[in-house]
Amino acid sequence: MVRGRISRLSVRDVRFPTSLGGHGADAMHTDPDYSAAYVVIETDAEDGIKGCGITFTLGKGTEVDWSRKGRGAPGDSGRPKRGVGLVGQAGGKACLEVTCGHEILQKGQIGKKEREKQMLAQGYPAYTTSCAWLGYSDDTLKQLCAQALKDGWTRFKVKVGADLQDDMRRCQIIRDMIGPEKTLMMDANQRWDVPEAVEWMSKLAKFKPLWIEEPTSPDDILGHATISKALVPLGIGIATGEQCHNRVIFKQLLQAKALQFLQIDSCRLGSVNENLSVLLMAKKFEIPVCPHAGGVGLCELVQHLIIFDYISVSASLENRVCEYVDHLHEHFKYPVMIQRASYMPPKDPGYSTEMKEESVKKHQYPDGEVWKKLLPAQEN
Ligand SMILES: C[C@H](O)[C@@H](O)[C@@H](O)[C@H](O)C(=O)O
Ligand SMILES: [Mg+2]
Repeated sequence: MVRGRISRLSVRDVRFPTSLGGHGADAMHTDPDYSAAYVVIETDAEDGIKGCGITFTLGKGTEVDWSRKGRGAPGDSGRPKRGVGLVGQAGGKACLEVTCGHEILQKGQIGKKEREKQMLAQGYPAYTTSCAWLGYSDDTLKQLCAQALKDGWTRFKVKVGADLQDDMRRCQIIRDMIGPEKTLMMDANQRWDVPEAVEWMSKLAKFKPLWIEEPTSPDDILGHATISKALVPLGIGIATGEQCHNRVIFKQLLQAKALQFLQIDSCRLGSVNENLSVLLMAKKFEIPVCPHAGGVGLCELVQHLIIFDYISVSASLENRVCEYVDHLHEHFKYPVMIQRASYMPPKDPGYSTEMKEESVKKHQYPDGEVWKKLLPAQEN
């Protein structure tokens, strides 16, 4: 049903100076400024319906530069995190998801009402990455971890991969604080090559991580398979996906038995449809989906996908958990709601992408209030 015509389209470069506090820093991206290309499509429809879209980048990535694709050097934080979410669809024929999709969705009808009720009452389980960015001191790590425990978090992710001694010390701190039972995940953000990943993780195995995330280049599907073969016997799964930009890559990772936890990213996979294909494939291969989130708005978006996955596709919470990062939610009109370390289902219509106009104005790059103050200071 046509309700109106597009009357206006705006694209804005919105950046948050997160690097100033070391937020978001990992072994490859040492000073990210969480940013987004923010697109609003307005219509002349009577009800004023409009569409908002965000593409997450690490700052300079919002200046799309096609000549700088591929794997950057450590510290090359400004690059787009590989590809642009809005340019999402891979060409070619749909994969196996089309044929098996109907069957999976039909099976998903069984018990759907109960799962919906359960989600509304309990929410979808989450883990926190907010305590242990590489940019944080040990004191900050301890303080944030103590607070997270108080707030009821039971699953924690720690950044690793730059320096083994640092990793040993930080993992010891966090394991001591959370105790042996709570869940610890590790994330190397692509830092290692294949043998290095196996060696390094053999040393960190004593901290009992559930998974090592992005142990090597996200393009190295067979490398992931090798790492997975070596680490699964140590009780460590491989998690990856935040840099995978289409369903074909996920299909190959699944076929090669290269991962034990599949991490969709709502922006990277550019479009809800592409995400849905991957959810269906993961179900077919019986691999749990544990979405990547954080950045600007990724939590807001991906909560819709993962709750749908539970209610209509996977019907399971076993080994499943969605990432949560506690930054920048205040800039959204419909921010996520976390209760008892779980995502409570969003009730507002839409995909929770709309940002507050006031925040966009302030953080627009380079002429927003925030950057006008910061840029001269940085130039000196
Ligand atoms: C640069 C970013 O903060 C990443 O470190 C972050 O997305 C991370 O890989 C994650 O899994 O949360
Ligand atoms: Mg990660």
